[in-house]
Amino acid sequence: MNTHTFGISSSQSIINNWKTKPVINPKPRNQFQRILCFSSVKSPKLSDHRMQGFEFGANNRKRENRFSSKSVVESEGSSVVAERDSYFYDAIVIGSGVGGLVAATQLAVKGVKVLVLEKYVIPGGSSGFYQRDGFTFDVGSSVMFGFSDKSKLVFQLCPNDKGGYWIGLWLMKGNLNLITRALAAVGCKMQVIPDPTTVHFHLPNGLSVQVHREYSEFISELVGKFPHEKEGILKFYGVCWKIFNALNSLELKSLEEPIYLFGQFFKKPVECLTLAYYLPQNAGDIARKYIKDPELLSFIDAECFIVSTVNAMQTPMINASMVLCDRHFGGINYPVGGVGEIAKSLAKGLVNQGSEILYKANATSIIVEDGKAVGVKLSDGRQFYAKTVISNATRWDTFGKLLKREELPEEEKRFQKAYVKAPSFLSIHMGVKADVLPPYTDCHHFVLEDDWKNLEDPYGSVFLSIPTILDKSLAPEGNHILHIFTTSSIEDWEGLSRKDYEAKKELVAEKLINRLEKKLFPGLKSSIVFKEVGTPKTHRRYLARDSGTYGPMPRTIPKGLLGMPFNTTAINGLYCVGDSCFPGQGVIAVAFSGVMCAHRVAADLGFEKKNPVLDTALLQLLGWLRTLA
Ligand SMILES: NC(=O)c1ccc[n+]([C@@H]2O[C@H](COP(=O)([O-])OP(=O)(O)OC[C@H]3O[C@@H](n4cnc5c(N)ncnc54)[C@H](O)[C@@H]3O)[C@@H](O)[C@H]2O)c1
Ligand SMILES: CC(C)=CCC/C(C)=C/C=C/C(C)=C/C=C/C(C)=C/C=C/C=C(C)/C=C/C=C(C)/C=C/C=C(\C)CCC=C(C)C
Repeated sequence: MNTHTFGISSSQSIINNWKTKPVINPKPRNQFQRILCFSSVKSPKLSDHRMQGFEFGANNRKRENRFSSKSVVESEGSSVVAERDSYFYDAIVIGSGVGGLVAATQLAVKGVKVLVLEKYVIPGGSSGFYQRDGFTFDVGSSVMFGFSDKSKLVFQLCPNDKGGYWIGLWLMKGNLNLITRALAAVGCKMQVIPDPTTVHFHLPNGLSVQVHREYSEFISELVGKFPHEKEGILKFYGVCWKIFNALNSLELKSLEEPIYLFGQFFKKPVECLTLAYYLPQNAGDIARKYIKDPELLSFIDAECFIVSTVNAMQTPMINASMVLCDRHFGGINYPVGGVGEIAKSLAKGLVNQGSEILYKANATSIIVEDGKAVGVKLSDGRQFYAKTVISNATRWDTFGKLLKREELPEEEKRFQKAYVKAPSFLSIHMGVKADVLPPYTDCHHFVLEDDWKNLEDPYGSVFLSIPTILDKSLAPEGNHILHIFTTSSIEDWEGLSRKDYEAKKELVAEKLINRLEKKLFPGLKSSIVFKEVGTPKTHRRYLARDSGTYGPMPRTIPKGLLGMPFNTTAINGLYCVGDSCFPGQGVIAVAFSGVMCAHRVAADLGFEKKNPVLDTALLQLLGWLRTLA
């Protein structure tokens, strides 16, 4: 085997080798062979690795993790010549959602040897795709933040402390285009299509608001609907810009790594103090400082709900600012070929960096020895070992299923006390005849027809994405894709017979389609050429997310982002990445979580600077801060 060929094929060929030339009851003579014996042998101990020359730390950065061995494996009564490559990784990532892939690629470019284990047949998780009858459907959201590639001259009216304004004008390059950056890190650049309107809101009392790409156009439209609240609107969105600009100016790395964090405070004290000030605050409180009109406050709730599945009072101000400004700063950009292309490119980039991804690899447990995570066991019995394990599964899946422990660590108990699983989605992927859409239809819509009270209720509001407005190549000629989704809980779909389940899917889908037919597209029903309905059970099954959840949702009013856990966990060597880590749900949010996780793991592996004394102090401080949330 060519030792320079990595990737799915190389991993799979090893596994196939084992299938075709089984070693009977192997008694490995040395550690390298033990690692090879995937399932039936005891896992390696750290002390053993050291004895074999596996030194951890900066001095060992360039050493090869892959060992070729031609050796005689002796077993009772038989000896078999085994020519195999032995593997031992720096990091194993469970799951190839954007969170997992960004963590993996960021590590790989630092020279870390990574293995990604993905349960499904393609990468991406919620940001994956599937194809049917010539249509390419995005599994989840089609609204991509953090996907721009340009500097911008920013001109803003900002409120000052004395109730007046100051005018800001500056050229910003920005660090928040995290998806673009993650791709660039592994040498990928994708063609994107700018979306002129982030979302078109269709709200109670006939309130219709288009969120234009240009900030000034959006503000004029909103002020046009609420002229008496002009000042409040400018002040609220002005605070959002203040936070966004602070975020955008920082180099974004792990907030759990003290050398970086203190360095940022030293270089950008005002920006860091701004972020520290807003970290425990929520968007609803800030909005109420400046805005009094209840309908406008409900609009701000809807603005937050579409990205956090909760109202503004429960949405951290930093997260709200991030999305409410990035859509005007870098703008929303759609990748040519569909959202799935992002994960495909990252996975390809990962392999090009010499790391690996293995599909149909369903992790069933994280192997812990002497209190340290040392490997992962798959449902087919294979075992893989590494110095660190990163879980891109949700924290509920990681601590409830992958770790076979009776007692939840205190930190996780606190997390589960503060956050509950957000509901899942009922989603309809449809192909329709193109002529059912009126000219100039926007790509994304949010519909809540009658009563603001229904905003957060299951099936209350409807999300609609029509990605073919931007990229026609996703559907056969003369057709469009409609992705309709609404919040729905798993409890609603359990305990039904197959027949009742199918009937309920049809019924719920029909109601949603009727609503859109009435509100937006007359004749919608008769224009359908393809329809597939997914429930929370579908999300659970294909995305391996407990209850099909969309991510964590605060149980009560949170202290902004203060209570969100970062990437380290109570288990030595185990890290989490994805939407149940800081800063939460969203593709760009999980990309940031991936960047943070990779930085912390790289420091722990000796690929980045680290100071153990400061580490302990900062991790304790952050743990204590979370107890205040
Ligand atoms: N309908 C939607 O719009 C929708 C739904 C859900 C999530 N999302 C978005 O995606 C974000 C989540 O991204 P993420 O990176 O955190 O996670 P993700 O759910 O996208 O990816 C996790 C990946 O891990 C894999 N996985 C999970 N358990 C595994 C196991 N035991 N063994 C092997 N593989 C396993 C899954 O197959 C999946 O590919 C959310 O915050 C949200 O914004 C969107
Ligand atoms: C550490 C301490 C304590 C302190 C210090 C201070 C500081 C320095 C701080 C800092 C901080 C930071 C850096 C932070 C960061 C953050 C971030 C980046 C965030 C982000 C976020 C994001 C988000 C949230 C996003 C989201 C999104 C989403 C979810 C989306 C979605 C979408 C959808 C669903 C679609 C819709 C559709 C329709 C309408 C159709």
